[in-house]
Amino acid sequence: TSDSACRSSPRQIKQVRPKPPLLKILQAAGAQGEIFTVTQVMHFLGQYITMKQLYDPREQHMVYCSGDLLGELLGCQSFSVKDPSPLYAMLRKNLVALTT
Ligand SMILES: C[C@@H](c1ccc(Cl)cc1)n1cnc(-c2ccccc2)c1-c1c(C(=O)NCCN2CCN(C3CCCCC3)CC2)[nH]c2cc(Cl)ccc12
Repeated sequence: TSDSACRSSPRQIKQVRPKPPLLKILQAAGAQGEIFTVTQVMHFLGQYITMKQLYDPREQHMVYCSGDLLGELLGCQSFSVKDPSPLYAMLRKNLVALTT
């Protein structure tokens, strides 16, 4: 084992501040606070879809979000988790990157 641990400065994990409508969705899924990592945002969005049963029980990769705030944010009635492009477009518009 190397005796001198190299002390490089800890990598700053990218944090983001969701805009109000997205924050409302994350908080509905149990998120606390206002600053998250993108991984946490994805986790809470998954929780939100699951608890509101927006996915199709027969085809679980399909998410039907028309009539839900999520659908308004995404600007679509449904999407497949296999093609998350509408999701990334929504995140780009609704997440503010924290540079500090
Ligand atoms: C790989 C990952 C993913 C992650 C990001 C992307 Cl851009 C695509 C895909 N993923 C794969 N299926 C899902 C999924 C499917 C149906 C219902 C809920 C989630 C997810 C999503 C997760 C998640 O954090 N996934 C962890 C474990 N999931 C497995 C699926 N589980 C559900 C499957 C249907 C039955 C209920 C449980 C929930 C836990 N977060 C998401 C947020 C959104 Cl906006 C859309 C989809 C997901």
